[in-house]
Amino acid sequence: MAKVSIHPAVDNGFKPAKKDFAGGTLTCKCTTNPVEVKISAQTAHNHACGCTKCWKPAGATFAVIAVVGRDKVKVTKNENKLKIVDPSATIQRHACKECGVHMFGRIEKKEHPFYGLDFVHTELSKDEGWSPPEFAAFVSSIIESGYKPEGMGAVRARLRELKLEPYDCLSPPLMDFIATHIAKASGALK
Ligand SMILES: N[C@@H](CCC(=O)N[C@@H](CS)C(=O)NCC(=O)O)C(=O)O
Ligand SMILES: [Zn+2]
Ligand SMILES: [Zn+2]
Repeated sequence: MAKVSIHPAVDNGFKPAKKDFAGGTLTCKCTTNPVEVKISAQTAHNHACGCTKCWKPAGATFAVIAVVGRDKVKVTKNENKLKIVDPSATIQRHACKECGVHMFGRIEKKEHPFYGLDFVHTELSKDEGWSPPEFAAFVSSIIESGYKPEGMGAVRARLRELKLEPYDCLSPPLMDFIATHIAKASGALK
């Protein structure tokens, strides 16, 4: 049986983060006038995401996505080519109108637990040293894109082999972080 493919940037393993790595440049897939975004920090919480909303390269089963402070993200070229994919979504994904690549996702709701963090795909950068993926989120959601449910056992086994523990939502530390934020806002937790 053919090996389960997760994403071209993880299928053959991935390199560890470079010490003191301080960011790089993301470029969309347009061959002329590509959109360029400069990230001036190392990313965190890089992970595979199986949801239907995150951008992935053609043929990939999962997206690979990390977070970085929104003040560290600057569009430096061809900003006019960006448009928000779904303005009603929590994460406003700024995509290139021509090639469709999502250059960054931003949360504008100040009360959201992840407010202040942008979502970025570091595979769009030639720079080496970015934080590697740590887990897999929204794994069951790949079925919503048409993945055969009977293949899920093999997908989860492959993710574990790659040391990307599969979760059907986010990882426990991130779920706890969200719940803590909500409980503090409601007063349930003091
Ligand atoms: N099962 C849904 C899950 C979508 C979802 O909740 N995605 C997560 C991970 S990216 C999220 O935080 N979405 C917020 C948003 O898209 O604005 C799908 O695949 O479409
Ligand atoms: Zn483009
Ligand atoms: Zn996602």
